[in-house]
Amino acid sequence: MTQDELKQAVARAAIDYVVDGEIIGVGTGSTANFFIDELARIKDRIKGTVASSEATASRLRGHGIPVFDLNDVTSMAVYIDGADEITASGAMIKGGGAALTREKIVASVAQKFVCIADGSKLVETLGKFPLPVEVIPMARASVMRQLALLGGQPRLRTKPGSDDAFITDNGGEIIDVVGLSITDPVALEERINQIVGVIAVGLFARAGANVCLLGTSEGVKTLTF
Ligand SMILES: O=C(CO)[C@H](O)[C@H](O)COP(=O)(O)O
Repeated sequence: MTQDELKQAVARAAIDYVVDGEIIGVGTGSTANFFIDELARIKDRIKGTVASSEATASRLRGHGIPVFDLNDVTSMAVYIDGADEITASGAMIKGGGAALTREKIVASVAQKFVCIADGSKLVETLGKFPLPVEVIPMARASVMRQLALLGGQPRLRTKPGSDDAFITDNGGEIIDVVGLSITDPVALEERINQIVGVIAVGLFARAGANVCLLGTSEGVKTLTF
């Protein structure tokens, strides 16, 4: 099976976690896009969604699925999203698609986080995938110096084919930290959150996934944490 077929299989399996009549939090990225396309088939069963990025909101609306402002939502049954890396205990690196801050905010409101990922995302130790950190632009250099002290090599994410900084939906910039071997994800998440100028770090460890649907050639495996 191709990676896309594995992503599609977990996206389809995630429909079992959609709660009828409820608001569903929807993540960002290629796996989340497959999920949106599956959700479109059962859109009449749900009240609506909250999107973790402008790209996701636009794909949801394109399918005629209602998208609510998070400020107008008091409860969310489930948040469904992909990951760049996930461990056997449900800690994740996210933010390859630059939506980490809104993903963390929407996930924090949901009762359950269901991660959907192809099998290549399961790792023993987080950190091979560069860790994304969203920052206030004026703090870029000072945050990069602090991140270097933690042992990684911080690199400013740029727009494809340009030296200009990539700008997020929130007006922030992304620093990708290469070369970290993350043995204590909760401690590192807390440490990076303390750096002044950081908006959010793409470590989802203190509040990781509750369920992971992992696409493998033997079928979809369900890990619960
Ligand atoms: O965190 C994310 C976006 O900010 C994505 O969930 C992550 O990058 C995985 O993406 P994909 O499903 O395309 O592999």
